[in-house]
Amino acid sequence: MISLDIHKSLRAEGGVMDLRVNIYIEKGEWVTLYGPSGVGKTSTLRMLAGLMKPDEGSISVSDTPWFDSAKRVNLKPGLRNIGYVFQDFALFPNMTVRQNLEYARKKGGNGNLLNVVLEMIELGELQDQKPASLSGGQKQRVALARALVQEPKVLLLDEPLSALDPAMRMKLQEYLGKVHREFELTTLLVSHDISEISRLSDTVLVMEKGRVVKKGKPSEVFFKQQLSGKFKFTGKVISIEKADLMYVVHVLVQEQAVRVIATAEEVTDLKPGDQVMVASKAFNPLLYKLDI
Ligand SMILES: Nc1ncnc2c1ncn2[C@@H]1O[C@H](COP(=O)(O)OP(=O)(O)OP(=O)(O)O)[C@@H](O)[C@H]1O
Repeated sequence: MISLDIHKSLRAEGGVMDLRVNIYIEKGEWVTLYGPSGVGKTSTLRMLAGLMKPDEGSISVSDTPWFDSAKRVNLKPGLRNIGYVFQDFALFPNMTVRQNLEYARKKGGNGNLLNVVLEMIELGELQDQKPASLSGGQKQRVALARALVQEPKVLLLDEPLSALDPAMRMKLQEYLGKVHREFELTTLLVSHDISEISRLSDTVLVMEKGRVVKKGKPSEVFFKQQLSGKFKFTGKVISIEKADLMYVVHVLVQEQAVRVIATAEEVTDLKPGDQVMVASKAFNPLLYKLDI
């Protein structure tokens, strides 16, 4: 579906950074770019969207060339059929939610889509409000709706949830997963949040200094290496429950039940009574003296 092979010299802090990215994304796949700040994740998204021009290379989507330096093809952003959501939502302040969406809507597109989107992202009750009266999470839902009413084939998400509190992030992740599936989108996310990435992505690409240095399923990329983590304990599975896209596994460690979020893949072959190892690197331990 998306075939991208690009090169660009970027002006990085320590001098020039050569961005060389060659990726292929299947139709309907959710791919996430992960890596430290400044390695070229946003630049990759911007070049796919047509907001930044590669020095050389090619980008094609569903066999349509969007960019080809050799053939001098460079499709304008408006013709690329992309929905782009980033952290700094810029909604028109003088328009209501509905007017913002009407304005962005694909002209001549599906007339009923706006109402479908409003319902799917539960924005119906907010449609007559102006952005100033909305919370951060609500604004970000409008930004997502605005991307969807453009009827994109490809959804680009650049840390769209990073300014939100954890509960709101979880809720918005649910909406993102839902629209990805129901609109049969191909989605490229930039995120630093391992639990978010594990929850939503099929594939994660780890970037360093302008290159993709690792590729795999989130469980392969993050968790296998984390078995050497700071915390490891063994326990017995008490229960496995499905929760939205993920599973909640309760593990009995000594007398305490520990709740672990797991992917469908991780719970295959797992049943109550099984012995498991739980390992984590991603939290800071707290220390309390016990009066015994
Ligand atoms: N138009 C441009 N021309 C040249 N260099 C640029 C341009 N835009 C960004 N850069 C540089 O490219 C480097 C990579 O930036 P980019 O935003 O792609 O990184 P990132 O991996 O998304 O980082 P973060 O996680 O902090 O968003 C930065 O050093 C930046 O200054």
